Amino acid sequence: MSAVLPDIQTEADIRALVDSFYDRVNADPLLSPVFNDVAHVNWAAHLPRMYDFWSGLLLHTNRYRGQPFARHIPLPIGSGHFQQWLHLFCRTVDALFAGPIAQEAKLRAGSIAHVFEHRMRAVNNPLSIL
Ligand code: HEM
Repeated sequence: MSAVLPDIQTEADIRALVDSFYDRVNADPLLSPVFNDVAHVNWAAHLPRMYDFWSGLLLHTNRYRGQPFARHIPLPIGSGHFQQWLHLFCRTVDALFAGPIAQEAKLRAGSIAHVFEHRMRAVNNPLSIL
């Protein structure tokens, strides 16, 4: 029988989720080049922003200030990237946590990914959404 996993409850949980997710992203042959070779992400700055972002969504803290969509517009990403991003995110959540907030994390990730993908298609080709 598998061990019962905790739900996402604390800032330490948020950090564990984010760190583990970006470990997977960095090991992923499709996503890693976008972050590291195209965007040249400064991880020491990016990870704390992502702690604030996810803490805001899941623990209702209010530290994140930013406009996440804008950062994605110049990236060369399409539906395959979003699918893989979401797949890795959900696998990370399921490996570490279980419960209503873990469920919420996957749902929020899925709906934001969906909106980003749709908006990016609209920005890059306005006729595609008519
Ligand atoms: C294919 C999928 C995705 C890729 C390749 C991607 C890549 C990136 C990159 C390169 C940055 C800029 C990091 C930096 O230079 O500091 C970024 C920022 C960010 N991304 Fe994504 N992202 C993806 C999907 C998502 C999704 C689905 C979400 C939300 C659920 C998200 C949330 C954010 C946030 C909050 C930031 C920080 C923006 C800021 O500077 O305030 N990303 N992402």
